[in-house]
Amino acid sequence: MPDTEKKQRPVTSVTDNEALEFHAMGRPGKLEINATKPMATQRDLSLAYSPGVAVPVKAIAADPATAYDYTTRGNMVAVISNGTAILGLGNLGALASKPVMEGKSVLFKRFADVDSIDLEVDTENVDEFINCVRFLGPSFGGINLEDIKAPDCFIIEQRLRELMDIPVFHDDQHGTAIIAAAGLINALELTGRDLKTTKLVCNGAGAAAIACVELIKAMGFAPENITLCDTKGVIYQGRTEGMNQWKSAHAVKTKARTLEEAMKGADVVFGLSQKGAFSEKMIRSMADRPVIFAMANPDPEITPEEVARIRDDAIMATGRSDYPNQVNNVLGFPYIFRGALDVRATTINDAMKIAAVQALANLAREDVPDDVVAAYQGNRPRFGAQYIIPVPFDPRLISAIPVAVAQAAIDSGVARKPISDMAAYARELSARRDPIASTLASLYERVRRRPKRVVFAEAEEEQVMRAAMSYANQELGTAILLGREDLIRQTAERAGIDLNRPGLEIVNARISTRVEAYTDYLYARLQRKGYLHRDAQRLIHNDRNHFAACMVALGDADGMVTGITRNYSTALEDVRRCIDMKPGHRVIGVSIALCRGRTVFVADTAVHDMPNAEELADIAVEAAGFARRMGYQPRVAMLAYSTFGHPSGERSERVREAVKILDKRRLDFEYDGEMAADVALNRKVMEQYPFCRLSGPANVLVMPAFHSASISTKMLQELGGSTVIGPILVGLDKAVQITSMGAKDSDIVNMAAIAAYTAGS
Ligand SMILES: NC(=O)C1=CN([C@@H]2O[C@H](COP(=O)(O)OP(=O)(O)OC[C@H]3O[C@@H](n4cnc5c(N)ncnc54)[C@H](OP(=O)(O)O)[C@@H]3O)[C@@H](O)[C@H]2O)C=CC1
Ligand SMILES: CC(=O)C(=O)O
Ligand SMILES: [Mg+2]
Repeated sequence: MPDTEKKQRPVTSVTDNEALEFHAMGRPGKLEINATKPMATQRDLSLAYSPGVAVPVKAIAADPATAYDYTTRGNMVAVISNGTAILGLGNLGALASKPVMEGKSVLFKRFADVDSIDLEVDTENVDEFINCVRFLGPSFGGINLEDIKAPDCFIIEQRLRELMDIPVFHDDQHGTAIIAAAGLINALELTGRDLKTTKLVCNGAGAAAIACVELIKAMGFAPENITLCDTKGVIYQGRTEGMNQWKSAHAVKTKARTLEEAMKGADVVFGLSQKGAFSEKMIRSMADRPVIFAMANPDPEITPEEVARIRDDAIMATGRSDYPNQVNNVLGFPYIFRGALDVRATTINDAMKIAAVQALANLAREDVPDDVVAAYQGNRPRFGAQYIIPVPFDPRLISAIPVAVAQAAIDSGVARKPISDMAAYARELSARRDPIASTLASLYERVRRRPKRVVFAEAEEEQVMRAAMSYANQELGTAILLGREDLIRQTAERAGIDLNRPGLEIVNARISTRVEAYTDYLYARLQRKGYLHRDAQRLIHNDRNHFAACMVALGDADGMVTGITRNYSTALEDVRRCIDMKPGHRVIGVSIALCRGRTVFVADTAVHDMPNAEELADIAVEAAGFARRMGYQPRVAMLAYSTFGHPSGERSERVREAVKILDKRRLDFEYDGEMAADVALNRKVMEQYPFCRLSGPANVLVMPAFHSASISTKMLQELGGSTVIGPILVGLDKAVQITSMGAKDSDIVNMAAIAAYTAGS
């Protein structure tokens, strides 16, 4: 495969089954509502509901602006659709649009901490739709219209903007236009073109297309250089079929009648239409160094692979997250609303949109600072054909875009609550985002760049098989399925998995040619520990963990994942018989707990039952090193039930001793203790101890013993709604990860990716 084509291949793909299982697992759908106030006691109820609730009611009645102080309004956006243009899938109805709308809601939360709810309105009647939405104003700080077909969407948005005093923003129009315009500015710069003379064809003349064309004309694009096409072909002056006033406004004088004719010699083409609308012939006929934005979702008008087969001089972008250059409104709507909400803007006007375009375009040209390299596929992206627009996981977006939008709202007089200290606002915005998702994304990306062979030791189990397939699908490397071939094939059939796909390899321990080598290796390690040669042989023959660990030890695999069928400590013992500790290190388990936008590393959650002071100090060092490798500045709290000596007791003494041991080592990370968990995690409580050496709440928690580590992480998971990844084994000489028994396929693939990642470091 040519290099250019390889570069363009999607880096992840998911199967239909995976997508359905993802949506169905646990509580169906993608979001739920949580209370932000305690609801435990009679008093709580009296405050939250009657009689207490009457007080804010009266306050809001007297002064409506106080709704922003006493209700969710100021941070709450409605994502509203009638499902008449769901992505590029067409009119599939309000109910079918719900997964996309839930998706937009969670993206609001994930990327910009905007709370949002999806509302699917079951009517295609424009007036009914407008009437439904116009009365919802008091509930929300903003309205994000989504996937409503043209031309209805133009009328709906226009009327609602007039009727409502909060921002109404049709994302498919303006979100798309903002991102496409930012990408276009950069693509023109890279290909040495001038906005005023560039020739652009836009296929599609609906919501997204009309808005894109309007915005780039407002930015200086010559109207006569833009040719719009729809299902009937070119929109030329005088055309009558399939027209409306929005299309007519962009009709041009031209002899071209078909898309194919229009695209001859074009510099730029926008696809905002449907899968497969661009043929290879059309792409071949474009000017040198063409700019191709094939933005239809989920499948573009032409794929990057197809373009790469035809020519190697194109700048190519799609709407998908699995190719380079994702021109998708996800880069816009969360941040644009963030900025608009924070200044309580009455609308999102052109000045705010253009500010967002500039901020986005500039961000892609800036040097990427070290602390965000992690979000860019593990190495430093540089402004160029493969990088014309920031990636959605860029942690700078959250401060750059809302600041620009908020400033433009203030300058253009639509901000009801101007911000005076923009630098402080930018800092506050950065603090709203937790880096873990970008860290995990970058971890996956790094593995993709250096794919690894990971052995899945329990491949006869269905969820392991699914995880292995996902590992291969995501192009993380080769998944080696260890087990009896007949059983593996049966499991694969049951799970609907095609074992002939690239990236899957079956190894049957019983007939492997490596049995002898592994047996000799294991015997050499165990002969002075009471094992006979035949004991070693039996372990290799009969036990998958020993076989897999020997594969890794002797370099036949880069990493290993196990744990589904055997308890953690047994699996660890199996592995330790075959693999040593890294010299100078200690083997520990670190769990990553993701909890309400915060990430904490908890150690030791796997190995040391009741660590002594020396061991606790080592655990702190290992855990801090791991947190750093994951992109965090470690702040380590040595936890106990007491804080700085009170109340005293033997168990806390051990932790105090560990801190003294750490004091004697020359360490390059912050640590302190002993302290209770609330002191470690709550800035206000920590302030009661002004001598505490931590500069902020801890992000690495060293537990006094295994039981407290295990109990607290499991409680976080079960009661606190946290996602817990791990325990991740740290300190082994080879890359082995052990999942918990009964782990889900998604947990297993995370562990396999972590094994692959550590195999490379
Ligand atoms: N990457 C991104 O961020 C975004 C991408 N999009 C994508 O853009 C596309 C359009 O969405 P949207 O504008 O909301 O939908 P609309 O329904 O408003 O518009 C669709 C337009 O596409 C035209 N069209 C459909 N099929 C073809 C075809 N084969 N050739 C030429 N024109 C065609 C229609 O023509 P006619 O008028 O004749 O019916 C219509 O003008 C979708 O694929 C969507 O996923 C949308 C928003 C954001
Ligand atoms: C991305 C998006 O909003 C769409 O394709 O409709
Ligand atoms: Mg959309």
